[in-house]
Amino acid sequence: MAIACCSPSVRAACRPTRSGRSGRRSAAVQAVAAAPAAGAAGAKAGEQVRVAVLGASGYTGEEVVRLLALHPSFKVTALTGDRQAGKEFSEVFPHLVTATDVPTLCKIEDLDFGGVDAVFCCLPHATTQEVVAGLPSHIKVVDLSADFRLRDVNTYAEWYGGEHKAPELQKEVVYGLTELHREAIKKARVVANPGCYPTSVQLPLVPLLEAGLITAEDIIIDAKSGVSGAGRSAKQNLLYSEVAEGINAYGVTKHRHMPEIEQGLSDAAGAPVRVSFTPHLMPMTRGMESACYVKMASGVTAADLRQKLVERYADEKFVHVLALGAVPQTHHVRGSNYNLINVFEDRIPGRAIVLSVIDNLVKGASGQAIQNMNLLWGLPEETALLQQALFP
Ligand SMILES: NC(=O)C1=CN([C@@H]2O[C@H](COP(=O)(O)OP(=O)(O)OC[C@H]3O[C@@H](n4cnc5c(N)ncnc54)[C@H](OP(=O)(O)O)[C@@H]3O)[C@@H](O)[C@H]2O)C=CC1
Ligand SMILES: CC(=O)N[C@@H](CCC(=O)OP(=O)(O)O)C(=O)O
Repeated sequence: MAIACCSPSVRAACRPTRSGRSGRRSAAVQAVAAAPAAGAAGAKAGEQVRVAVLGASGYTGEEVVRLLALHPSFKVTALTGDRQAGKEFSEVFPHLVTATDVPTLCKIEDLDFGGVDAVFCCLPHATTQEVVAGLPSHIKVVDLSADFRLRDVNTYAEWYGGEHKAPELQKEVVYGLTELHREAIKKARVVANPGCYPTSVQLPLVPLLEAGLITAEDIIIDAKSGVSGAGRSAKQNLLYSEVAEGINAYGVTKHRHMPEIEQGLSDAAGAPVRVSFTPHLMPMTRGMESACYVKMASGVTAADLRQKLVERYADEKFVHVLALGAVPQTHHVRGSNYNLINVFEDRIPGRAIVLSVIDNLVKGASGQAIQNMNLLWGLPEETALLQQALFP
């Protein structure tokens, strides 16, 4: 995608705003109207999908724009913010030096969705259901929030503390853990992008449960996340003085990713699965590790688990089982869309330890969202996503 293009069309999707700074309409509007829009069924050669990023002033929104800089078919034509609305994107994110000519951040209500084909919705959970339900039906959506991930709206209400505001739309939304739900995603219009912890846990454990190699009982997940997982807004528990040089467990016994993890693992096991899950905030910016302690079925060894995962992901671009004995580290996936896994025999007979790492902002959020959006438009799912990790 030519983010650095000088075409005024990139500003065109915002209507004039009350602030006056964002949404310059004028000749730009005609430019967008005249630009070849992507076809309904998928992106065709020479056509560009016009993309709006809602919540572009946050971490995952920024990461979508950063990654789309290398996308040949998706063109960012609208960006929204809330407190940052009215500002130039380059003012909010000066590091994106080639993104100086993307649109000014505007408010969602000032956006003209007539000029938009696709939406990455990077808003906080509980703000998203009404926004997505209100979008014109020609728009394909990947929602990065948790608002559409739980099939049962009562479970949503229980864990997110509020009634679901779009129960009808919920019925048609596809849960988008790409490697596990690819065929359904291809046919979807709205995809619920998984949470970062659920991505890191389900990728290794779902194939093992499906094959009956591990038991549905007694799954313990000890997970760690970088601080960017909590987003960009200021919170006391995210102050440097409270995060640096320490490790903080949080959401103990009640983290809202538990029902999402259990939904996916129960589907895989064909029976209800309950997990012990404790996330920890780590003194690092990005990265996530989930150490999963599992009980193996009778006669199964850790080598069997590892072999199953090697076979299951042999043709996958982004999920890799490391060489025997190699320990996946968050540094191995930093800035990349990869998930690295390995399996170890536990000292306790009959048990195994499954380690899984991702970058919470890429495979755990924006990278997987682009993977899904590529599928929605019939594009190779790895488009713009094959960057290797930054190491160290
Ligand atoms: N961070 C991560 O690792 C992951 C995050 N997610 C999910 O992705 C979504 C975005 O997360 P993240 O980018 O980290 O969050 P941030 O807090 O960094 O960004 C939130 C964005 O939403 C905007 N916003 C906030 N409130 C409103 C509102 N009421 N109306 C309109 N816009 C609003 C903000 O605008 P402004 O800043 O201008 O006020 C900002 O652009 C969340 O649902 C999160 O749970 C999913 C997986 C991983
Ligand atoms: C460190 C940190 O605070 N992480 C977030 C998870 C971010 C994420 O993936 O999940 P959602 O999309 O469901 O917000 C949390 O624990 O709530």
